[in-house]
Amino acid sequence: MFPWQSRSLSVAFKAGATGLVENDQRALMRVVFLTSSITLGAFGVLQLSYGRYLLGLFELVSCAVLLWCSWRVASAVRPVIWIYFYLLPLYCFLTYIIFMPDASHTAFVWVYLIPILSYLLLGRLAGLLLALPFISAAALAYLYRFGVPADAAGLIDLGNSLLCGLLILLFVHLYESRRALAQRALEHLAEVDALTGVANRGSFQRALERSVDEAARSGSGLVLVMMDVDFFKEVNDRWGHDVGDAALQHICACIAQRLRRTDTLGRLGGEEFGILLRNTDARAGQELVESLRRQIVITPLEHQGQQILLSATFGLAQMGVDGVTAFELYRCADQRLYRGKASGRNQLIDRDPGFG
Ligand SMILES: Nc1nc2c(ncn2[C@@H]2O[C@H](COP(=O)(O)OP(=O)(O)OP(=O)(O)O)[C@@H](O)[C@H]2O)c(=O)[nH]1
Repeated sequence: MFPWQSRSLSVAFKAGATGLVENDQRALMRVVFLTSSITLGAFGVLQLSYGRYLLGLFELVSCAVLLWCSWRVASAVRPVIWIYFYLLPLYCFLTYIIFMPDASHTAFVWVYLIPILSYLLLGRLAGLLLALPFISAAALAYLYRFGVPADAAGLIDLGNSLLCGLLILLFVHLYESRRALAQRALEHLAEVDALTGVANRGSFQRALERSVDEAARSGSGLVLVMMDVDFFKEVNDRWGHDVGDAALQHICACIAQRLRRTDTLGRLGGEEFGILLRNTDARAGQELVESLRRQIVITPLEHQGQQILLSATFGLAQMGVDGVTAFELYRCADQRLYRGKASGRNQLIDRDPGFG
């Protein structure tokens, strides 16, 4: 991991919770609602045909409610609430059927669904916290209902049931931990420029659009800076592509050292970079960029005992003054950057000609 990585990705990189993201949760809940509805409907009909009218009616009503839920969950604002509303009564019911006097001896196998559904829908921690008490309660209910067997065959049956439940819990836990790690690594790769470790073009653009919206809502200052390394082709031609790569990493490290946690540095392509300065006005932005420019000049890249001098040109645009949309800011900063290139390089352009 590069030293500046966590800073520059403070906005773009979202680590933390495991489990499926919201859209996947909705899709999965839809399937879960539908399959539960069909299962309960079938059981409801069976209960009625055995003359268990109360239970049969309850199951048929639940079947209808779940069918409605499968239709509505696609537009749910917070699907996680729907998940708890579904799982809690379901788990209570699954535990309760072990107690039911005339329930089948094998009804307890439904309890094995508890860890699978919990981890799939809620992720590792919340899934474990929800599954553990219900699995423990179901094991106690089983022992209460059937007692501890006195003979070897009964003990083997009990051992099989308990061990199978424990192993399912363990495997699901391991699987979800691995899956969450892999997902986080993928998310990270999708957000980061592989060479420099700063935000890549896509995540920088998203950060810019979010910041413009936030600044428009709150009225806080926002500055967009575009930067292009000067004569970079010469660095490559003279020292080789690897040294050119090292120069880009070096410049990113120089810049990121001076940025705040709320700022974002992104590589837009080749040797062009964008810097987002939040809660900043043009004056403070101009001072910071001047110090970045000087820092790059006075910190040459060391290579095999030689110093490779570097410099960069900057264009700056301020939200509200130079544009009010991400596109306007980008276009303004980009035009100023290229004016800086055309008029000598190694400088910051923060206004249009004729404005002081
Ligand atoms: N080492 C390395 N070089 C790159 C990378 N991406 C782009 N380049 C090189 O960057 C150079 C950019 O050259 P130009 O567009 O002419 O820009 P310049 O030489 O910096 O000239 P000015 O921008 O006008 O100052 C090209 O030689 C590209 O091959 C990269 O990831 N690593």
